[in-house]
Amino acid sequence: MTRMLIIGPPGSGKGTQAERICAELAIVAISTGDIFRANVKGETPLGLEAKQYMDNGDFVPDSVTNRMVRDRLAQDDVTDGFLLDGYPRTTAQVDELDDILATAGVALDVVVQLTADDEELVKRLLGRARDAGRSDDNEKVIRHRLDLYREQTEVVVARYAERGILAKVDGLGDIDDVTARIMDAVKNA
Ligand SMILES: Nc1ncnc2c1ncn2[C@@H]1O[C@H](COP(=O)(O)OP(=O)(O)O)[C@@H](O)[C@H]1O
Ligand SMILES: [Mg+2]
Repeated sequence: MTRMLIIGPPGSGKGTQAERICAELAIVAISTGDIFRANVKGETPLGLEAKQYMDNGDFVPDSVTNRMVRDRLAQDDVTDGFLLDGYPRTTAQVDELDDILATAGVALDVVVQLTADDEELVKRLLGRARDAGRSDDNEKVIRHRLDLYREQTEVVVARYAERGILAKVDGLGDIDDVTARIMDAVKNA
């Protein structure tokens, strides 16, 4: 049973690694970005609200994101563990998650921070823009998302470091190697 977060700048490989780690640990992956994208595609009210922010590389407002995560974490499949990818990204979201987990009487086991330098991140994201055509993967929006990560999400990482549950993992190099590094971090948590 593992309850964990994966945090890192856009392009650091969170989604790729989340899928692999969840398969290994038999826990559910919850990606706020994926949930938002599915809602945009389905043209739901949530998707219609989120789209403008996502296309500009801005965060969807905390009130909207927090409600969505609260609802998702109330479902039955999270009782055997979960990995959150892309949440929390702001300190208000940290507070919300603390409240959700405290109410459920559970705690996080480990927070993995995936690191990579900006040059590599921009290269990967521009590659993804060419291949997959995600509407938020163009250079201007990419730079903005990196800035937001530095401005808002690095303090989130610091909060978990203070609690002694942060594991910093190098996200550069072979995908299998990165997965092995994360698995080590989880085992040693
Ligand atoms: N926790 C969150 N708070 C606010 N907005 C979010 C959150 N998670 C995802 N989003 C929205 O979805 C977009 C894409 O998220 P995501 O797929 O996680 O990006 P990446 O993995 O490239 O960092 C973000 O730029 C933002 O607009
Ligand atoms: Mg992602």
